[in-house]
Amino acid sequence: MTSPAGYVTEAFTNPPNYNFPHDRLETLRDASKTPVVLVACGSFSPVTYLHLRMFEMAKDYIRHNTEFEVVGIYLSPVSDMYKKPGLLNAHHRVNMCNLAAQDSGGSLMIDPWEAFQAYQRTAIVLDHFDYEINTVLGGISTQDGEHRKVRVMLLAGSDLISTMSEPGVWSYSDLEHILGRYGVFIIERAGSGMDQATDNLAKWRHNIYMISQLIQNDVSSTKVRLFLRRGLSVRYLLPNSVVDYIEENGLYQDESAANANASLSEKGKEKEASSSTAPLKKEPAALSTSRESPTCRKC
Ligand SMILES: Nc1ncnc2c1ncn2[C@@H]1O[C@H](COP(=O)(O)OP(=O)(O)OP(=O)(O)O)[C@@H](O)[C@H]1O
Ligand SMILES: NC(=O)c1ccc[n+]([C@@H]2O[C@H](COP(=O)(O)O)[C@@H](O)[C@H]2O)c1
Repeated sequence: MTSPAGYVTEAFTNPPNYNFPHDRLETLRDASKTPVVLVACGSFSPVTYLHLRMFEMAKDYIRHNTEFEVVGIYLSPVSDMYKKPGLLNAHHRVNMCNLAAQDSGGSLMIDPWEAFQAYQRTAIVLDHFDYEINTVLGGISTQDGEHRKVRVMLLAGSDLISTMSEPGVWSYSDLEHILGRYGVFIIERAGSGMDQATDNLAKWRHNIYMISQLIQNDVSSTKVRLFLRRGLSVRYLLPNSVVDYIEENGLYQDESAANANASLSEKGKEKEASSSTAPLKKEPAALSTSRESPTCRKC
């Protein structure tokens, strides 16, 4: 069921004292273009330079290959109730994202909306952005002061998109909503092929833009956490202010016994002793219309 505005929820729930960040939304410079806001959803535990680089890659691609103009970029850290291994509490994850945004000195904004409440499916998160930007703010301005509706689009790595073909992780109606109504820019990620990621999503091909990584870089939060637990340096993999924050707060020193025994696979992902035999848990609650927490697909 959708709301009158075509959203997948009837009403949005805001965390206490929540204000939508919009101070870095930009004016549309070229009135012939369609304004677009990019939203990257994820754990960001911790945020790395690769998360920040995704936006640079997407902006270059968009400028050279499309009729869009980027007027806003957001990180949307997931709720603690996503319960993924290594998911530090939202307070620290949001703080680190804010430090990274300050450090970058650019237009990146951090939206804590999903972080500080019950788990919200990605389809609802995109609806929230659409509602805040197009309904509450009335869109963005052109240089002539005219108001324009903004197109909200998802920005994701190819590993995330490949899960869209895994049975049980995303509902068909959510995919229809995310890929049909909004659309996605996909950043190539080592170990997760682009074609393989989108083979089953052909129906929405017109709204799926694939961006190759011209400089291969497979930094992941998992690797960073593993380095930290082993007492290895993570400087220059993430902004200095985030490294300092991790040190000052003693973060990622100890995780569960399973995680402590982790080793790096060739894809740079953590393999836990128990996970090789554990069945892949789907995400039943995330697919329901309730606000219960899902079971993370990587658990
Ligand atoms: N090296 C990378 N190349 C391309 N996309 C990336 C890269 N690192 C993260 N992403 C993308 O960033 C988004 C947020 O990812 P997430 O926070 O889960 O990071 P992660 O590094 O994959 O975390 P973890 O290692 O804990 O699974 C996802 O869409 C993911 O695909
Ligand atoms: N059904 C869904 O809406 C759904 C399924 C899987 C992941 N996700 C989102 O993808 C993001 C990244 O997930 P991972 O950190 O597990 O790669 C998270 O923001 C999560 O909420 C959404």
